[in-house]
Amino acid sequence: MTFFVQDLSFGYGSDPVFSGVGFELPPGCVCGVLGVNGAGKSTLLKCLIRILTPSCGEVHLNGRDLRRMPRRQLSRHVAYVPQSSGAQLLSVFDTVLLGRKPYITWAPSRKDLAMVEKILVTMHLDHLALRPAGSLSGGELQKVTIARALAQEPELLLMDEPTSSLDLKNQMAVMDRMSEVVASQGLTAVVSMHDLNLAFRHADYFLLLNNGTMEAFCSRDEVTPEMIRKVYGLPVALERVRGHTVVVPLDSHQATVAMGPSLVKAG
Ligand SMILES: Nc1ncnc2c1ncn2[C@@H]1O[C@H](COP(=O)(O)OP(=O)(O)OP(=O)(O)O)[C@@H](O)[C@H]1O
Repeated sequence: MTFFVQDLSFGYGSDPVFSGVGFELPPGCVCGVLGVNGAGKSTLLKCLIRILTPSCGEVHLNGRDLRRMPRRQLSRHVAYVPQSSGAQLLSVFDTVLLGRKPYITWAPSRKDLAMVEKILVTMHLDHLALRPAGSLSGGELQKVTIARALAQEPELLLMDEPTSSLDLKNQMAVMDRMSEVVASQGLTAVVSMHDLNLAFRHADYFLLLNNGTMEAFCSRDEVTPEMIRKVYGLPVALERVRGHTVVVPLDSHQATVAMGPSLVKAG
């Protein structure tokens, strides 16, 4: 049972964004999608959830072809957390309840309501339950959007920079919660990220986009400073601090010492 993507390509009109993207993920793991601004991270996630239609490629989840799945069924299997949510008129409770929509035929069941309550409590959002979602801070709203995705009980969770508006404590809380859910429910998460340290902490696999191609797809342990330098155009060292890998950008002198003059020049 896996999430399997093969030879995916997409362009806006005649402008290609990426081509030849392919990877395979087992259940119970998190894949961080990384790359510079404009590399195509959001576009890739939108292709996976069919907001955008790739020009070619295969997308299969646990043996099912996601490109041909009816929309309602798709939303039972895949949840998507966009980079920003539009105007929010509903209460926080009702916004999270929307995540149950693919399962509700007429009115929400007791199970639906209980699940929303539980998620609000575990995400520390219960005190905001009756507030209009539109009146929340950016970070609070981001947590509500993630709570709605979890209420969907997906097999595949796609998140576009889910911690971009969150303070340090909430970044850790949200990513820890995501890791817990991914591990305990055996789902697969594909998460676009800018924070490399957060990625090293929470992603089992890295997908690095660079200049319209997939620079690398590998496990966290296989990521090298050279891969990061190629993608971000910046020499880095990977250090271990208290059991975690930390990315340290190098100045030109440190880079020369670490990599030798020819590699630094090659930039
Ligand atoms: N609707 C659109 N029409 C045309 N081009 C677009 C559209 N949306 C995005 N692009 C372009 O596609 C490329 C990839 O954009 P995308 O938003 O996927 O990048 P990203 O890696 O998520 O960037 P960021 O890290 O800044 O969020 C960029 O060059 C962007 O300008």
